[in-house]
Amino acid sequence: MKTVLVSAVALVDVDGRVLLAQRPEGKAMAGLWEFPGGKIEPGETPEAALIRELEEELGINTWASCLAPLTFASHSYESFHLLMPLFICRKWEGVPSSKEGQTLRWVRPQNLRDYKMPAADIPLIPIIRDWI
Ligand SMILES: Nc1nc2c([nH]c(=O)n2[C@H]2C[C@H](O)[C@@H](COP(=O)(O)OP(=O)(O)OP(=O)(O)O)O2)c(=O)[nH]1
Ligand SMILES: [Mg+2]
Repeated sequence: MKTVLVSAVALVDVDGRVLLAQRPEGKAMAGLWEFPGGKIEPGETPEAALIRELEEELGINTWASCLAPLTFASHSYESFHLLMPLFICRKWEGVPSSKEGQTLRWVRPQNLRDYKMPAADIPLIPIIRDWI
């Protein structure tokens, strides 16, 4: 099975809330809440992919030096295996806004389990609760 590399981030605001984005209609896993990010392109580092995706999806800028490794997801979906490093980021430029039709929500770590997330993300929730 094909392994798909996706880079994602827990953006944490000054109140300790995490940004979730709801996948828009028409995309795979529409309606589920996810961490912002996207597929790593050939030749791209995970950090560069994330910086690019954050600009495309949220209109914000950040830097590799502001991305710290938090954990990762490794999960077999029916048609591919997802390997997804999850970074944590507390410093960026601009105000996150929806550039691709996603609904955005700042969520307290204790409330993350109220949001239906992709299967790969479920094991990440307690890690975020414990470390943020
Ligand atoms: N961004 C993100 N993707 C996730 C998470 N959990 C999870 O299973 N995924 C899956 C969903 C997709 O199959 C894949 C990410 O694909 P994507 O559609 O966001 O990729 P992309 O931003 O590059 O968008 P596109 O150009 O391919 O449409 O990873 C998550 O928390 N965040
Ligand atoms: Mg994406």
